[in-house]
Amino acid sequence: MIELYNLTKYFGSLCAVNHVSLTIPDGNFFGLLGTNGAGKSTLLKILSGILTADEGTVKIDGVSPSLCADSKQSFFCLPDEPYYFPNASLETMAQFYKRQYPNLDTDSVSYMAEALNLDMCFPLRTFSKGMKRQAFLILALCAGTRYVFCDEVFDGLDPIATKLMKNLFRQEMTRRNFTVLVASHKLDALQDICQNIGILHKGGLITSADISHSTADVYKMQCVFSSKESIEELRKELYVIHCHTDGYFSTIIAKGDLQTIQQKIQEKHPVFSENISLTLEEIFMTQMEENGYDIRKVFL
Ligand SMILES: Nc1ncnc2c1ncn2[C@@H]1O[C@H](COP(=O)(O)OP(=O)(O)OP(=O)(O)O)[C@@H](O)[C@H]1O
Repeated sequence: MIELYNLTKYFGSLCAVNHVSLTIPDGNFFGLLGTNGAGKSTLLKILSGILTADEGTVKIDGVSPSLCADSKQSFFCLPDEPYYFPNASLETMAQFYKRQYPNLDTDSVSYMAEALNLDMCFPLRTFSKGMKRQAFLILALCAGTRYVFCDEVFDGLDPIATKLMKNLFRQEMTRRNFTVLVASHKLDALQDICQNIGILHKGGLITSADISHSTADVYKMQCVFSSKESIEELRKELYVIHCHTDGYFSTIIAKGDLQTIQQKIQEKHPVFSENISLTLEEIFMTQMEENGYDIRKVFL
């Protein structure tokens, strides 16, 4: 388990991370979300020992990584722009990391590289941005560490590679006790893989939540009504968080129990109505609203 307590980091007078306390449960894909400059990368750098916090503590499995060199073997940190030697290939980087991470599974590296059509022997400098990202994600997955910290995990990956990579992460999480902490402002990329999120804004943690529980009483309904008044009436009768009409279709995100929401909609005799899943962006928006933030001022 990763525990951050009261973590604070200043750059001169700028408070990049402001008294952040957070617990990241084991076996989780945790999304650290926030706008540009929110403090996500700084927090990851403190966690991986690249930067030192001015205040607060980091504990990985109950141990502070700054006090115990061995605990650094429990995580693999993948920065926004990973470092590699000028002529290094995926194979030579795997050999290099094997010295730091003795459990690195070189057979799995070869297997995943083949699945993603990456040549193990080609210099990484000749790879495209997305191919480099794939190569380092493979190393992160195969390092055999309990934790992986990533800055912008699927950045630069095409839709097929993103899907494949997400499946590889899911497989690894099913196979062993594996926790992934990802810092990102691209909510759509983390859709369908995050179990927990933490939202940073101007260095402070606004909220952290288990997505499945936090949205238990928030529903998204897609409806078609024959009259525009129906929507206006529903706005008064339900706790509507968000409502948008596009042509015939109206999308309503409302808080409450599903039966009441559906019943109120049925009373307006809709042509069509359906309960659909919330996107991560909508979950984010809901969390922000619930914590008293105006989403338009924070994210748009
Ligand atoms: N080495 C540094 N020196 C001075 N200021 C820094 C340094 N690193 C980060 N900052 C500042 O700290 C704040 C947080 O930066 P950080 O890189 O952690 O944000 P972020 O949430 O990762 O943003 P992004 O999504 O754009 O990557 C920003 O205002 C940034 O300018």
